[in-house]
Amino acid sequence: MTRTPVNVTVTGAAGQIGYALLFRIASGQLLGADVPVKLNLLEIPQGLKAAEGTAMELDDCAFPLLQGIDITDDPNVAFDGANVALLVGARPRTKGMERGDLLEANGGIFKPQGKAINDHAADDIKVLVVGNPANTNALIAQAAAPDVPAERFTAMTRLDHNRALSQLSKKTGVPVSEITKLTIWGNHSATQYPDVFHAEVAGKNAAEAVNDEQWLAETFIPTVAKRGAAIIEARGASSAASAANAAIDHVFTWVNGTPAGDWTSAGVVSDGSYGVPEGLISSFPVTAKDGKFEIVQGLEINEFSRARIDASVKELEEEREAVRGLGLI
Ligand SMILES: NC(=O)c1ccc[n+]([C@@H]2O[C@H](COP(=O)([O-])OP(=O)(O)OC[C@H]3O[C@@H](n4cnc5c(N)ncnc54)[C@H](O)[C@@H]3O)[C@@H](O)[C@H]2O)c1
Ligand SMILES: O=C(O)C[C@H](O)C(=O)O
Repeated sequence: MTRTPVNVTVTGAAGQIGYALLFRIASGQLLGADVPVKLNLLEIPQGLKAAEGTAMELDDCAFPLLQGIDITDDPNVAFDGANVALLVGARPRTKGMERGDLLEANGGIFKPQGKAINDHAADDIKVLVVGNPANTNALIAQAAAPDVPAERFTAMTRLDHNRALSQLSKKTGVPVSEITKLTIWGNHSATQYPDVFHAEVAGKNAAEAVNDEQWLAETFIPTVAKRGAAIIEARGASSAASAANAAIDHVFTWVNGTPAGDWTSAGVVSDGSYGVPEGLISSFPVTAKDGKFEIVQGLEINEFSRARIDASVKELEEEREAVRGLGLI
């Protein structure tokens, strides 16, 4: 193989999402079946041994596209020459921790990682933040990387998008492959707003096809928004394979584009569209073309949607104020 490999950096490589993610990257599902990859794994010192074990297993798969694996606990090394960075490692909320404590602990992770990306990554770096609180962690990393175009920092709401697709498919009996133009707005949190008003189910408007506003308000929206907590309750651990799958979908779409006539959802830097304050990293309907996400413009936002988008955006503004107060941005 002569093509230069794409450098993919994964943080939190020894965690449960890392374990579900790395084999899929190495097999070609992140970037394409003909794109060689080199993996750079970042862990904290306590995670290095487990990351080495995962690297041994990756070796044992003899993936034809995998051109090397480096493991380090130094962000400056991990992001050196990175073309794609998946920021998965984060500080989980533990008992007695307030939101401010969580933001502060994660600031200690995402600020130096943003700076390392700024100083060492390749010019075409694309960053996806998975670690929670994903939108605000992405904002912290982005603010620490003033030399990197802000739009290269994104936060993952594709898992929420996929969850919404699946719930709508179950309700309507139409396969997910025939559902388009669904949107997740706002924060990757319980305030997120899954919007079906512009979605199409087998070519018909989804809200009309469902024709049940009570189901939308009382079942669909809370089921999607609280799915993460429901998985934790059922599994005793947070979503891992589905989160890894969504990360693969997010980057594959970013690099390879959205299909004609459809869009997806991603947390991207707001340009002020739909009244979302500029600079916030908020989920929007987005298309991807030539390696760039673009916010879908001109959608009519009804009252039902407006209130819910505003509530989630308000939460993002509060998180931004909190990290500003902590000197993280
Ligand atoms: N955006 C989403 O849709 C979504 C979905 C699922 C999970 N998540 C979040 O993803 C994150 C990871 O989940 P997980 O289940 O893999 O957690 P995990 O605890 O299994 O793994 C996290 C890993 O990150 C490592 N880590 C911690 N700090 C690090 C640092 N500074 N640098 C490098 N590595 C570091 C830890 O050692 C650990 O191995 C969590 O914050 C979780 O809430 C987000
Ligand atoms: O909800 C969580 O805490 C985990 C994750 O963000 C998820 O959506 O599954």
